[in-house]
Amino acid sequence: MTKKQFKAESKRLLEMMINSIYTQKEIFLRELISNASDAIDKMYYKALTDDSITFNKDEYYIKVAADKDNRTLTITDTGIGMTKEELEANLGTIAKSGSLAFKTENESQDGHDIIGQFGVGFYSAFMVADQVTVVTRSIGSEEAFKWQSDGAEGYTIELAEKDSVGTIIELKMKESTEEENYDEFLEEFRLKAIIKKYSDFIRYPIKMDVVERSLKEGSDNEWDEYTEEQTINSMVPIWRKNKSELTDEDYDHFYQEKHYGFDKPLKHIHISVDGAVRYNAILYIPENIPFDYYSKEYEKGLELYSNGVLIMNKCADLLPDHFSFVKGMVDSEDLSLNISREILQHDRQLKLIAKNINNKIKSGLQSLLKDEREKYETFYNAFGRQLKYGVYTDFGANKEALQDLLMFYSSTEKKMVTLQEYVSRMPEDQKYIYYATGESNERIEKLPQIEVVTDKGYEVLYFTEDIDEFAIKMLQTYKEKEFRSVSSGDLGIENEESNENNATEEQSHKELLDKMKEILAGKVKDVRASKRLKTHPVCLSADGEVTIEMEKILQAMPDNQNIKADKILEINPNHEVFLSLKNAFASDAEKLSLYTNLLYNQALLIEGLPINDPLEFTNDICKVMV
Ligand SMILES: Nc1ncnc2c1ncn2[C@@H]1O[C@H](COP(=O)(O)OP(=O)(O)OP(=O)(O)O)[C@@H](O)[C@H]1O
Repeated sequence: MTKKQFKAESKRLLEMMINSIYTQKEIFLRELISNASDAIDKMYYKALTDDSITFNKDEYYIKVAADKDNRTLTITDTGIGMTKEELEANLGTIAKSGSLAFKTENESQDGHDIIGQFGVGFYSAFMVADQVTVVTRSIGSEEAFKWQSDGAEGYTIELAEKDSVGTIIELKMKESTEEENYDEFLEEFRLKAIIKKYSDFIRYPIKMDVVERSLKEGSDNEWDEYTEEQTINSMVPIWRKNKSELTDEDYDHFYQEKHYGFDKPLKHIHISVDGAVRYNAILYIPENIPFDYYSKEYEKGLELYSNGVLIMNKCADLLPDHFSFVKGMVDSEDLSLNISREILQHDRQLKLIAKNINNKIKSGLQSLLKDEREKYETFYNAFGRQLKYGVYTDFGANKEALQDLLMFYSSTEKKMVTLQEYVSRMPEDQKYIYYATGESNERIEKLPQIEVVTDKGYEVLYFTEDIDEFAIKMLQTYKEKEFRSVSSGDLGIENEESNENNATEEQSHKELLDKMKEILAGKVKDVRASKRLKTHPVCLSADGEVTIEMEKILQAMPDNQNIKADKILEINPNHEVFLSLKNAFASDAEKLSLYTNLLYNQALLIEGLPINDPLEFTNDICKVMV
């Protein structure tokens, strides 16, 4: 028996391979099982063209068996096997893939796509084993051969005994060290978990002898242990099944089984695409928000399978940020994998899939909104904020796509409404889409500024989340209607007559208002006679781009740059208080100053802004009382 040497480059490659290609040792099992599955697929192909071979599916399986005493793990398959030449070519030359060659010769048919392509997966066995022995007998051959290697030193090939066609791969597991535990790969539960994780949808049964317990006859606490051969993998992935075969329960069950969430999903989207890039996907809109969803710890992404084999647990590139709540998986035969199957080599196909998925999620949400409103509102309660972030970020690149998914509470409907619903109800004379901002619906309802709009019978949308106004500023318009805050200077409501009235009124009060402005120097940009106040004496509004609500949000940010709104104190000239102001202006400068400060602080309170000096404010109230 002669010992043959790996070629020098191969030796380096093997070392590199063992130590650096894979980040997780457990994938060796995925690689060996994929090889076994490829070997069975090749039998299937052969049977298509060779009448002497019948492919009886029941005879084809993969078996995984651990022997703790001898520290061996064996993977047996009833696939096509290898001749001596093939052993030499495929396992003696690193990066030579018999499978790739087979694939090129036999163009893929009816989805039986072979997994191997790089010719390195087999060697991942050396990450966990000191020695690997392959006993194999090829179809059509009477002889069997044994290939053996203890890693970088080379390999031997000799004649061997084997009754049936197929391959047995035996790994002599490494001894555990302080840093590395190899014993775990001999444990039944661990092997089952690895098979389930990566190879659950291999088309052939992956069997294991599993120890089960049953109650001894006539006893209620004594157990009999027995060994039973069980199939560990599910084989047919649910996503390859026909939608019409599947029930809602099947989809819910898959969601739970995959631990996508503890809730019951609100909706599933099952996609099968057979176009420029072929893929299957099952996506879910969850009902509940994950506890870490709005934190940095939350990782978005979909499970990514290549031809039924798990490649990535969370492929972030498949989901845009605004749909980061979506759970599920994608399986494609068309991905260009890199050598470790951990990252993708080219992302062209992935980009195509991601784009397609983005559209499907959007239309899925639209149909939920249209057909199952209550469910959509549950979804929106949990994840609506993310959609609004989506409108705002990337300079509004996605605003058109997302605007019809937005909802806000309506002053007239007393429930959440879409922008489309709002606009469809707008009376002809209404110029703008009105909104009001505040901490809660109850608080917004009481804002003095809102009165003039609601009195006119117009609907007002309530913005209670920080992001709302930013998102709307990014949208600018919806169906050519501009958004307008009820606090804005021009509400587009007053008729010309009242505008004229206001102008004369403004003029007649000019001296008083100027004086008040002087008293509030540095605090407000201007003091004006209000056009919008009806029953309330005072309110604050903002001039320019930064609104009062925005000021609050910007001030609360860690890198706050002290951006402030240009505040206008509006006084209701028809309120009794105005008369008191006029009288004070005429006779008592100190009183005017007292009243002006009081009104200013009241306006701050109404807006939910902090008062600079609460003590002075309460003292001022006392002064009025005594
Ligand atoms: N169980 C097996 N039965 C038959 N042939 C096998 C078996 N395992 C490996 N081979 C042969 O050895 C070759 C090399 O296997 P290896 O796992 O290194 O690479 P691969 O599967 O071709 O590609 P990849 O690196 O993408 O997994 C395979 O292409 C196949 O021809």
